[in-house]
Amino acid sequence: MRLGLCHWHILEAVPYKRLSTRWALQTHRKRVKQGTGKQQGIIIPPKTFCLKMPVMRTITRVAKQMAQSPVCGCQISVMPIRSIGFSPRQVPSDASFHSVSFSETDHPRVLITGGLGQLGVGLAKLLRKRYGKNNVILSDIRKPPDSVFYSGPFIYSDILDYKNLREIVVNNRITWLIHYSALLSAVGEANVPLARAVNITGLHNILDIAAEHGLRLFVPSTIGAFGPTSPRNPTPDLCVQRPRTIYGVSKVHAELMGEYYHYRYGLDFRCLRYPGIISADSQPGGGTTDYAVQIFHDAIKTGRFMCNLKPDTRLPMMYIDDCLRATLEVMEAPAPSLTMRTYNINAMSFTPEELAIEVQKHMPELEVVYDVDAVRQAIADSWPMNFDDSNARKDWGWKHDFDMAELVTTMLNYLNSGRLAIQAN
Ligand SMILES: NC(=O)C1=CN([C@@H]2O[C@H](COP(=O)(O)OP(=O)(O)OC[C@H]3O[C@@H](n4cnc5c(N)ncnc54)[C@H](O)[C@@H]3O)[C@@H](O)[C@H]2O)C=CC1
Ligand SMILES: CC(=O)[C@H](N)C(=O)O
Repeated sequence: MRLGLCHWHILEAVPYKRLSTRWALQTHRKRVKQGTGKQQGIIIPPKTFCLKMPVMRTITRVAKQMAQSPVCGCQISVMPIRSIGFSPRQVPSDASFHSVSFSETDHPRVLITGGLGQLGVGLAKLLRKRYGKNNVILSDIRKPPDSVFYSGPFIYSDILDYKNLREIVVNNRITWLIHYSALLSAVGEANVPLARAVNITGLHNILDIAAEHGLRLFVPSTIGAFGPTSPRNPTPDLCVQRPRTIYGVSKVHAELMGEYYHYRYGLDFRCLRYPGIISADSQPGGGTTDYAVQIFHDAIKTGRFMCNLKPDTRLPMMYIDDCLRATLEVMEAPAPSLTMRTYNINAMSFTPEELAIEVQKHMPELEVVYDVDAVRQAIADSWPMNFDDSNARKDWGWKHDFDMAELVTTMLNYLNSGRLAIQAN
């Protein structure tokens, strides 16, 4: 009965509360118990909302079956939120947008939240190349620099503002949502209430909107979703997850909620646990792995780097190009190839000392000193040292391109060429 006409597919043609599906389900259960479902419920089969005659006949037939059947004993209840005609906080003026239909072969219409951080601009560039400039909208609560503003659509969006978010999704006919907004590990510990609001309350808005509008949803998780009681070397996809940061707790919550919405409501939720990401043309947003970006900037600017983690702190890392390509690949992966909805991905694993030695192969004069930050060190000591990403490699062909040597060469070439260009002007 997974996608069949299970009688849990009941929806009410009355205004919805925010969690309309849960409410509809509870109401339905109550009515099935009371034997009143036949008269008052409207059954909507999956992927069906245009009320053509054959559909109406199906609805009538299922309504009859439902009224005859005992209290639901289905094993899997996939409630197709995408079939909901009334979304939780819908205002009447929105109604016409919901009838816009898409061909499956169209390019996706993508919205990236939190798009002005370390990863969003690069992802927008990659996706625009593939799907067309105007099909990818970057959003954030910050003001974009000119280079971003003039390179493609940008829109203000605060993920804590549910109505605004929904309006953007509806008015722009969004089909894929890439949810990048978050407070990272170190800044999260510095402001727990804000991290809780953005990373947890914000995620609830995203999940509801994605489910109501039938979006494919990507939410990144992190090595930070594991904790000191997880196996650390290597860390498999499925193991104990008891992180000790609000960032990690919020990411485990996101993984579980996304998967719950997938199995419960049919949401096309996809999630990768990223390692620390290293990029040359964007700055990290306040994480524990930031040192691995800063070392390159300082090496080139001053020839001296002060590292805030101990020299032997081993963490999984990845060059940004690999991270963004992995994101695109998992979003495009055919659903049957995904045996899981949350995958570890990895490329390399190193310590500050090993990274410094690799950089010094190119810049022997680089001086590295250690001034350990207790908060960041405690976080790093609780995170995986190595990530087991064999399931991603097996299921959808994940393969990294950059190892540590290539990463260092690429970063130094990029930053050096930028410096030479500035000097030339
Ligand atoms: N960069 C990394 O090393 C890793 C990143 N990730 C995840 O990838 C995603 C993107 O990461 P980064 O770009 O590095 O993060 P970042 O910290 O650089 O950027 C996050 C963005 O979210 C925005 N934001 C904050 N509050 C918001 C709100 N209320 N509404 C809308 N936007 C808001 C910020 O303005 C910022 O531009 C995050 O979810 C992060 O947890 C996961 C693992 C590693
Ligand atoms: C690994 C991450 O999630 C991020 N870079 C952080 O250090 O918080």
